[in-house]
Amino acid sequence: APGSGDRPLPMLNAEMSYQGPIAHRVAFIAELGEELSVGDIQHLIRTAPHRLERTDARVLTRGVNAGAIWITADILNLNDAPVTRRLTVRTGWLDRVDFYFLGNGRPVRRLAGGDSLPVYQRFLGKRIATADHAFHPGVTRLMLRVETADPLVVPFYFSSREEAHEREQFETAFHSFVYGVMLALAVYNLLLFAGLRRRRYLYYFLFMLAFVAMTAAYNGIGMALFWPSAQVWQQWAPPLLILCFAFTGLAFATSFLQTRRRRRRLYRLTQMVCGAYLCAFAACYLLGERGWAMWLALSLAPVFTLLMLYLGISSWLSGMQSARYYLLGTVASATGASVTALTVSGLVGYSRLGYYAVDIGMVLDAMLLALALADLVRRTHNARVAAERRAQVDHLTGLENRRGFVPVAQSLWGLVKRKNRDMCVAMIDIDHFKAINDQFGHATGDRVLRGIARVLDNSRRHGDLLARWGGEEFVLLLPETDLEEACQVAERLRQNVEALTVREGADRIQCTVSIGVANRDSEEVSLDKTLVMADQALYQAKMGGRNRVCAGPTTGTPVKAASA
Ligand SMILES: Nc1nc2c(ncn2[C@@H]2O[C@H](COP(=O)(O)OP(=O)(O)OP(=O)(O)O)[C@@H](O)[C@H]2O)c(=O)[nH]1
Repeated sequence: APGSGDRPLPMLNAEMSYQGPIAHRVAFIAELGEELSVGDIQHLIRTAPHRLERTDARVLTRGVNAGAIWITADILNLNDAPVTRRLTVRTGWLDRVDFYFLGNGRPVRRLAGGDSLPVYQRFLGKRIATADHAFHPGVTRLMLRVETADPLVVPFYFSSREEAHEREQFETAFHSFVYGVMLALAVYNLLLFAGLRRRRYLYYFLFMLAFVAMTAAYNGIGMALFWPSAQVWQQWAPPLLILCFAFTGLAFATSFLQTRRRRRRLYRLTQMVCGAYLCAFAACYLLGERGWAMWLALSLAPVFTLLMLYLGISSWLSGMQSARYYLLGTVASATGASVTALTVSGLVGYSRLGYYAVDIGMVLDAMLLALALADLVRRTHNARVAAERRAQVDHLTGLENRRGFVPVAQSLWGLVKRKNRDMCVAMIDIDHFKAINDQFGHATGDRVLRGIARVLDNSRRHGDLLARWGGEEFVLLLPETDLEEACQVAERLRQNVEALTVREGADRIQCTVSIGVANRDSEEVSLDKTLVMADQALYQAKMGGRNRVCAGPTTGTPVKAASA
């Protein structure tokens, strides 16, 4: 075996297709300063075996800007024929990934990958570093050098090509699903913005788009599909797009939760945090410090999560119901992101679910945020309908007011006119109401008004429309009723009001009303005209001594005079 007599390297079986990442089955050597060569690593294995490290974790993780690391193992093929295996490092953001294969202690092959190379220069032109190698009988030494300014996370797989292919298909299907959901929701909200001109839909669109762009940048899909030879952009895109994701998320949150109006200082704080991060990122860019930029972007993650949660909780506590969906969504994405962070940092055992938890959390978040927007629209709509209804009701008596009365009366009028039926209107006015106000005060006047309204409401026939016309005046619409019948109804109303007594301390207040009734007496007469006629009849009732019912000006005579 090569390097016999040295401390032996871990041995992999070339015929095995290892399940999952295999950091725990290989050894590694960290570059401490200068870049090392294959020869240097061979030398270190022979002369400084203490530099060889091992781990129990399945995924090797070294944090951000950790420099370069070498992974090494001997691969034994006991067969007589070569065995082909596919080696992959499934992190899309690593700058350089170089595979070296050594036979008899000498390099026989080198394959390059990593996102500092244009896609077409990489072996197999894939988004992640991939190498196929035919392992000849005997021992082949593998050396794999990984270098990045981004988080050094190395999920290294050694498997058959079929299994690697199956994994790739799963990843493609998964990414298609996640991006499909996100982009569909994004476009839908862009259309809502185009139609409704509410900024929160635009921010939602940008937030989803930033998520897609950010993940496409760091998992290498963006470069593989859209910018295959833009290496400089690929190096700076992940930290920049992480910041964009956080900024658009906060813009959506503050717009949706109306933070600017409800919590001005919190809004200012959010703006300041974003401004500070943007300046710091610009400084990193000008200094060419990509590692710092990545640190900066990652340090925003907990700040972002806390701010998003705080914005949601404070809005919810201050009574904003739609904030519930928002909070659930934020908890889902924050949980997903934390699980993924714990998984890639090796703190919890590696699993597919753990690795993709951030995407699953974001899909849930996107759907819950869409629900939150819908809920907000529903609540706003209900509030407007309730306000419109309130504007049509008289708050003192609970009867319809003029605004509520007119549209209903107009449509009834049209109906009756088409059928050529009778329709009467009665105007009802309290007699000497001013005197009651003057003697007992306005509050008692209000009680009397309410009492009379209640009596009128209880005395009207089902189907007749009663409203407070204004002041101490009421109007009653009587569909399909001729003048004589209407006067009988009005007379009953008059008598019932006369029988009413309102107590005020030791006093008993009694009131009367005068009523003018008019009929739609020809084809052309409008509702307004009939109201005027009823008003004229009312005037006659007042002139005639009050507490009586008068029919329209066509006759001008009281139908039934009260016994005064
Ligand atoms: N308490 C109370 N008084 C009201 C309200 N709306 C109008 N009024 C009073 O109703 C009185 C109406 O007075 P007038 O128009 O002189 O009529 P009147 O005293 O009823 O006399 P006649 O109609 O001629 O019988 C005024 O004093 C108004 O202030 C109300 O909502 N509450």
